[in-house]
Amino acid sequence: MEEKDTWVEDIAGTFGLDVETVQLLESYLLKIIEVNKKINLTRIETLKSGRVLHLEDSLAGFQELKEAPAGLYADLGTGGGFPGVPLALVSGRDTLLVDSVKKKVTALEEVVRELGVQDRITCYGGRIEELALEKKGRFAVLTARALSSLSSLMELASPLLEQKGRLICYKANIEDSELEHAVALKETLAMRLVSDRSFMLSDGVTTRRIVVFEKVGYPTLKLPRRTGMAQKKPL
Ligand SMILES: C[S@@+](CC[C@H](N)C(=O)[O-])C[C@H]1O[C@@H](n2cnc3c(N)ncnc32)[C@H](O)[C@@H]1O
Repeated sequence: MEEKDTWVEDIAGTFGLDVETVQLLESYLLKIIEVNKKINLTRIETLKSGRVLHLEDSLAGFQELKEAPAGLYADLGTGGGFPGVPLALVSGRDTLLVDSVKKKVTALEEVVRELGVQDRITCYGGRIEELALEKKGRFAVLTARALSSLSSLMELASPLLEQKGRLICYKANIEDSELEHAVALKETLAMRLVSDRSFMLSDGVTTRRIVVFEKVGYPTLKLPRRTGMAQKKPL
């Protein structure tokens, strides 16, 4: 007898969501897998792996998102909209998806429109450093998955965040030296470490670490530095 697929119900239970919301998340994933056949948005191509590595993984930071102050949310270097779209759908926050590759952003805009959530989820096709000049201090919370080292992420995030705003970093592995260096940049970037949590996804093999920083005070360095510097020449 074929095993019953209980993933939707299981995820709804784990994250305290209703089944309709998880079904909406899955529709998003299926649309991204479809678009991915034409535009390279993600290396994940099946529903099975996407459920774990995109949806579950994105939702893993929901707890940290809820602990951030109320207000605008942006996902930096969003690629195929992860973790930005799942977190936007479960939190109801007004969300901006940011990516420098315009054709990815155009494709995301189309999928968001098809889901009928374009009033709450909008897209920015440009670099994070450019956004920081346009929307300085406007965001309550930011996420970044698979984007850069912690110190680069803190540097990119600091000018975008309001006071007490939070940066939620999704990381696979972090060397001790990477975290120590990030913590040492507290005064320079006006970002302090708030939490650091490690866990495993339900596939039993993917380890994940979520590190959160908070904007406190004002950086001693003028930010943003010249476009590209935060990632090419990290502090
Ligand atoms: C490896 S992908 C990760 C995508 C997604 N966050 C995920 O985890 O599936 C990194 C994305 O960040 C974008 N990116 C890198 N640096 C950026 C910058 N400075 N400003 C805006 N987007 C950037 C790239 O275009 C790419 O789509």
